[in-house]
Parts: sequence; C-alpha cells; structure tokens
Amino acid sequence: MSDEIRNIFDRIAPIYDQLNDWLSLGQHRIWKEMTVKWSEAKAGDTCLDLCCGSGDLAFRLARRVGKSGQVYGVDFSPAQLEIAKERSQSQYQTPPITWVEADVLNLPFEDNKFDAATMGYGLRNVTDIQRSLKELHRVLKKGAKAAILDFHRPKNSTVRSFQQWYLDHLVVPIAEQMGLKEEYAYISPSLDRFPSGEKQVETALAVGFATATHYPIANDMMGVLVVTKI
Ligand SMILES: C/C(=C\Cc1cc(O)c2ccccc2c1O)CCC[C@H](C)CCC[C@H](C)CCCC(C)C
Ligand SMILES: C[S@@+](CC[C@H](N)C(=O)[O-])C[C@H]1O[C@@H](n2cnc3c(N)ncnc32)[C@H](O)[C@@H]1O
Repeated sequence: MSDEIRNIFDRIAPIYDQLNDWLSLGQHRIWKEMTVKWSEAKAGDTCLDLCCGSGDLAFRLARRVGKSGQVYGVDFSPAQLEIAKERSQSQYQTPPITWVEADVLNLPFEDNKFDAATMGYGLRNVTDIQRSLKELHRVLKKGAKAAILDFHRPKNSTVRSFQQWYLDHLVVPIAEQMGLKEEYAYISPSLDRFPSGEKQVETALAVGFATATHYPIANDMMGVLVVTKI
C-alpha cells in the first residue's frame, strides 16, 4: 500500500502545486497559513514538516523561524522532494531547509528534537495513523505543538454532497485532462476511510499527547488537529 501511495505522489508531482491552486481556487494557501500559525513555530525554532511533498508548509515554517531557526521537510516521494528542492532554490529570504527522504512511520530523528511540527494532507495518506502520531510525539520536545491539516467528510449532509459533487465533477475530470484521473479519484475513498475530528482527538490522546483539539475549517470540509506534548 505504501508503494501505491508513493507512486501516486511521484506521478502527480510535476502538476501537484498548480492543480492545488486551480482546484482550491487558491484557498489551500490560506488553510496552510492557518496550520503554520496553529503550530506556534517562532523565530529560532527547530521545526519539522511531515509529508512535506513539494514543500508548501516547510517554506512557511522557514519564513517564521528565520535565519536562526532550522526546518526539516520529510517525505518518502523522491519526485515530490525534487520539486521541493527546485522551489527552494528560487525562494528568497528563507533559510535553508533540510529535505529528508524517509517514511514518517519511522523518523530518522532522535527523541525530543523539534520545537514545532506541521503535517499538511499527510495523515490521511499514511498507512498507520496511530503509529504516525506516536512517531510525531516521540520527536517533539516537551511543550511543543503540532498542527495537522487534512480533509475530512463534513457532518452536514448538504456540505458533504457539495464536497462529493466537487470531487466528482471538477477535481477528477480536470485531473483526467492531465492523465491523472486514477490519482485524483483516490481522494474520495481516502476521505471515507479517514477518522472524524473527534476520533483524531481520541487517537492523539491515546498515543500520549497531553492536549488535542480539532478545529474544523472550510465549512467543515477540512480540519486542523492541534496537539501538545507535555
Ligand atoms: C492542497 C489540497 C489537497 C492536497 C491533496 C491531498 C491529497 O490527499 C491528494 C491525493 C491524491 C491526489 C491529490 C491530492 C491532493 O492534491 C486542497 C486543494 C486541492 C483539492 C483537490 C480541492 C478539493 C477541495 C474541496 C473538496 C472543495 C473545496 C471547495 C472550495 C470552494 C474551494
Ligand atoms: C497530499 S501530499 C501533501 C504535501 C504537502 N504537505 C502539502 O500540503 O501540499 C501528501 C504527501 O504525503 C507523502 N506521504 C504519504 N505517506 C507517507 C509516509 N508514510 N512517509 C512519508 N511521506 C508520506 C506523499 O509522498 C505526499 O508527498
């Protein structure tokens, strides 16, 4: 299953950023900015962006930690990381980011290393959510926060129908024009499998986070799980 997911993101890497802009009408930038703010990353921090992909959240973290800080972006898709490295060469005024090709279920970092972390549209794509949250807990410093952004199925049936219509009649047909129908058709079943905000909170507390709060955004089509390690 991991190879299938890696292959999806390897294949969509060349068009991923552009499609995200088109398909979310640019709104994903706002959702990501909110996520970084909720992580409470600050100047001088050492931060981690899990499932960093092409680097959107890692770049935002780098701008917040500044030259005295450090950012590590982790992803297991070589093609996504290639895009991230290309983009970082053209990003001005941001400190160097360390790009690490690794599985977030088995992070190559010591315990208690990071002051803050983000994960954007990654938790829904890992094969073991509990293990991913356990690894995140392990590498965070005591008192550190992490903000985890992802889609989910809205509670309201009308919004849920709109979300499904949008996926079926806009997202997948546009992706099909790029020869990526199967890759984007993966989103809908991944949403069906993904736990609700309440269940995400339960799992986060079960793996040892002292606090866990889920904030619905985008009319409850997305959410940000904010966790703290004490
Ligand atoms: C940045 C966004 C999605 C990232 C993303 C996550 C995945 O798990 C994928 C899996 C497979 C292929 C691609 C992705 C992927 O790109 C959010 C913006 C892109 C969304 C595809 C757009 C869908 C937005 C909502 C369903 C509806 C928003 C409506 C609003 C009026 C903009
Ligand atoms: C939808 S993309 C999100 C990219 C980026 N965070 C963003 O917000 O645009 C999901 C990313 O998670 C990565 N991923 C999924 N499972 C992973 C795992 N177990 N270890 C590392 N990366 C993983 C994929 O390779 C992909 O780049």
